[in-house]
Amino acid sequence: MPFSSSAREADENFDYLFKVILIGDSNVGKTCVVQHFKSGVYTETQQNTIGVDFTVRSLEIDGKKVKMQVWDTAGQERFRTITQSYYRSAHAAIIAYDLTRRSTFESVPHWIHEIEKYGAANLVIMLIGNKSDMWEKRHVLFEDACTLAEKHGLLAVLETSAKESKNIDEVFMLMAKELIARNSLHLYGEGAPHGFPPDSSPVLVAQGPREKPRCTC
Ligand SMILES: Nc1nc2c(ncn2[C@@H]2O[C@H](COP(=O)(O)OP(=O)(O)OP(=O)(O)O)[C@@H](O)[C@H]2O)c(=O)[nH]1
Repeated sequence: MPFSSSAREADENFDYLFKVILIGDSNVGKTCVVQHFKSGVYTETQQNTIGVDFTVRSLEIDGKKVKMQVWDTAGQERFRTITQSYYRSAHAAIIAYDLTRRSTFESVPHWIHEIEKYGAANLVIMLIGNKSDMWEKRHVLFEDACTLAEKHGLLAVLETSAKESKNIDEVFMLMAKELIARNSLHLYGEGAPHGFPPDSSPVLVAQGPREKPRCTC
């Protein structure tokens, strides 16, 4: 699937536009993560998402303006048909689980299967374990998440907390950098003027502080 780049939408200029779908079981904190990404604010009480919500935020990466369109999907089963229809045009998917509820982690293979079934073949997938502020109620080891991510060839795993502002921007920055790298290589192959040199590394992953666990697969 070709990515949109050097595109123009309304009166806003940007170098890249990436569509990212956020999926996972109900109540894992998807909406809080997206809201925090958008506004830097955490709101305790959230209604369950109905269908799909849409959020946009622009990032500045290496002098390029990167527009991230994030589709926050409903985790509830009854909205599955609606949410599935959004997979096809996404460039990337973030699967969220709640690290205090094991069942939400056990659902991750199901969500990967959904992506394989309904998404584009080259979708970039990242895993996030949300609610890391509730570490004393943890029911999913970070190592288990890394093993799962490695098994399925996911880009990375990050533990996040929308409540305590942990790793939220990092998730989207990491994803954006990966998408830029892949997109640039793709464009270079087509002779686009601002593609990276062919020998540049496609994945840029800086190691974060110890209290913000992440693994890259
Ligand atoms: N402790 C803690 N609670 C969180 C965090 N993120 C979300 N929550 C809480 O978890 C509950 C569910 O959050 P939502 O963001 O609505 O969950 P969701 O995954 O979007 O749920 P659906 O819309 O049903 O798919 C809410 O009560 C939030 O306040 C977090 O990082 N830490």
